[in-house]
Amino acid sequence: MSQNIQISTRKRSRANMNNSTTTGLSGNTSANKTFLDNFEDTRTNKLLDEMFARQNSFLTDNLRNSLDLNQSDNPLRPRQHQLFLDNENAIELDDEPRIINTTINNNNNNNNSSSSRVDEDADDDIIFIKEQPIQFSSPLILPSSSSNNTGATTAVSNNTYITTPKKFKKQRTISLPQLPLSKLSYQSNYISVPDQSNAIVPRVTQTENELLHLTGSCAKTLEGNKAVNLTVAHSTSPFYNPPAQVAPPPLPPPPPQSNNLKRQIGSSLRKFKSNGSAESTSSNKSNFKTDKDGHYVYQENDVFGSGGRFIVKDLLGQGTFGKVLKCIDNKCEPNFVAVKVIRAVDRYREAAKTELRILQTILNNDPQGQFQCLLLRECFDYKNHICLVTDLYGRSIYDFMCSNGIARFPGSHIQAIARQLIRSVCFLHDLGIIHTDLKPENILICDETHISRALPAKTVQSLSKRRREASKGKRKILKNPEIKIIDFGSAIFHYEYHPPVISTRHYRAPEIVLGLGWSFPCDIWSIACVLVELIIGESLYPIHENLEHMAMMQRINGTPFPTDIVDKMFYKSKHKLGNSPSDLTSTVIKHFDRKTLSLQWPEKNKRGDTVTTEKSMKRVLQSCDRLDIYISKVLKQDYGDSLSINWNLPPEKNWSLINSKLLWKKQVHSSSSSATDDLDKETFLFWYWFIDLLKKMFEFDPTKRITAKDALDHEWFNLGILDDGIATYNNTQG
Ligand SMILES: Nc1ncnc2c1ncn2[C@@H]1O[C@H](COP(=O)(O)OP(=O)(O)OP(=O)(O)O)[C@@H](O)[C@H]1O
Repeated sequence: MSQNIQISTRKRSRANMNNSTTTGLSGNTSANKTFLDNFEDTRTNKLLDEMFARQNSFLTDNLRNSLDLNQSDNPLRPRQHQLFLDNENAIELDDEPRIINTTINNNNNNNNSSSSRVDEDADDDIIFIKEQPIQFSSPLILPSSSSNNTGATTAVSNNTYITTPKKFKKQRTISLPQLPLSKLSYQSNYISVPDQSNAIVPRVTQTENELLHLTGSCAKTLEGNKAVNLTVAHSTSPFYNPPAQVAPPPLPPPPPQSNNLKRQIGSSLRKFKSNGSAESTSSNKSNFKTDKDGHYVYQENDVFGSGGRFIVKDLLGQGTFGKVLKCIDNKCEPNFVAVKVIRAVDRYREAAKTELRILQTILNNDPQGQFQCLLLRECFDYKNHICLVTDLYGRSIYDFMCSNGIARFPGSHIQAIARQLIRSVCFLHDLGIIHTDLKPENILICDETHISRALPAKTVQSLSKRRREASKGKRKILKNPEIKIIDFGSAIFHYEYHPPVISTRHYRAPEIVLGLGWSFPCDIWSIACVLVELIIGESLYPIHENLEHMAMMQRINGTPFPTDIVDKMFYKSKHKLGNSPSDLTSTVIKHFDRKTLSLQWPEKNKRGDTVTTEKSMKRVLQSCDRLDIYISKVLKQDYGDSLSINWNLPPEKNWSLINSKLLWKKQVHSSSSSATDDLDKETFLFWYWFIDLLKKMFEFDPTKRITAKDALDHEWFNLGILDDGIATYNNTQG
């Protein structure tokens, strides 16, 4: 990746941007244009000007409100008289609001460790201030929100849920580019409570110019100044099928689509509830067969559904709950859909009803599919099989990785996928939904279009036979890493019965393994596992049993389990609190010392001999490492040996150590032709903050683990990277 980067000395200034007269952003950029040039076009400037104006007015209003709110008798008084920034910095409020136009020194070749110092004189970068709506605390709030003209949301209901402190987030323009998907914003000014509210509250959608400044500019160019066209992400469902009109169009004109569809699904649900087998009038020609386990027997060109509406074309997937089929829908355009045919077994039919309720809640709250969740288009009952009709997407991330010569994703794609996943889960959590089974298999790629690059023969030889054949010796890079989350079959509302064990083993959070009880934070742990998988190209926890899993968790976190949660585990088990996994004592509790509360690994028998197998020891001690060290090892393949990230060091300190190594290497190699590491501070910071976010997501104690909402505000999402993912984004040349 990094070999493709050339360093240019151009420096971006605001003045440059405003004087630019180049042509449209979305058009083809000429071969010798830089990122900077792309950014300097008239349309961009116009939109940026508008954005400045809007932000200025936002800021003015918000600051005014903020000051009002600071009156001591105001119940909505914010905590501090400050603008809150992401991390360490907080800007004191002036009386007069203003756009803060200041500089962050981002000179890549700057060896001075104080290079992130704010410098008033230079004009290299701008800090944007943007209003961040405050998330309400409880997902169970009735819809009585209103927006005032400052954009600040207030609501009064049984529970007052928004205190609207004027929280601002630092959003500076980035020196390295980001994919627009990495900047999708999240607005939580909606509410819908299942079974209590039928209202669909319109959600604020993101406009093009809100995303525009986030597409990035860069002081560098890709090799050969390859054109990079970062268009705006819309993130709506790409294959939106309007719901079919089952009956002839009624008069007067039908209500809006989403209401229409909701009613359709609602009535299907009622039917399931009433008799459990409300079979549609099916076509006599159907060959549709069910085996003894209640599974539909797949046959190409089978016809099913009312009036022979669906023609089966392919088997997309098979799970415990049934089969997912690619079908032609004779009543919709474009007419390919995915139909999940649930097993004709009462247990699975019941489970499907829970899935339906979850899907319906998602649909009610996101009818446009902006939040990366699978949208239910229709559902019906056919020969005792509940059928869920959804949009058709591409392969799962897991399948894509398996068929790729290099399974790892570029950093820009990891960031874009992370943003979408966390945002989507934030949306689900606000609705009170816990997914519980987030894993690469349940994340689908919207559009599989990609470019392929032949790998060097040496790399191809090192691949496993299966991967070599599947990849044909090529590395694939997606043009657009937009994703959708699927499989809500195990998802539950937070107030419902929680089974003791959830999640696929590799993505299972420690509180589930320790039988402590679980809630929203378990999804965050699973996402962290997925993100690490995207960068290392394989599962972080390739384990099958509890002891090795726990030993590996400690190894990866670099710390033992906190004693208070181990203590809690003993207490819960002693007092039989909650419903614990049936094997908790034999596979978990017995491995902890009751006095020291520490995990006894490697395992020893009564005589003191180690009984943990050599293979297991190797898996824990050799194959993995503390996460920052482990990821650094992988990154070294792209950036050279100097990239050692240490999450215990502050970023500046960490960078100055790396930088001295880089300088030393340069001196040593100055007379020879051998290559030195290709690493700059911004690239380092991108990975440093990525690892920092992971650390917070891998917090052992679920009550201290970062929430989805806070994760969206993490510093990493302000940083960009120049890599193959950026170069490939929407690249039509292939
Ligand atoms: N809308 C879709 N578009 C394309 N493929 C899909 C779609 N929905 C599901 N699939 C494919 O079908 C597979 C199984 O789907 P899903 O996970 O919903 O079923 P499941 O029975 O719950 O599976 P499991 O038991 O593994 O959890 C997915 O991994 C995916 O490959």
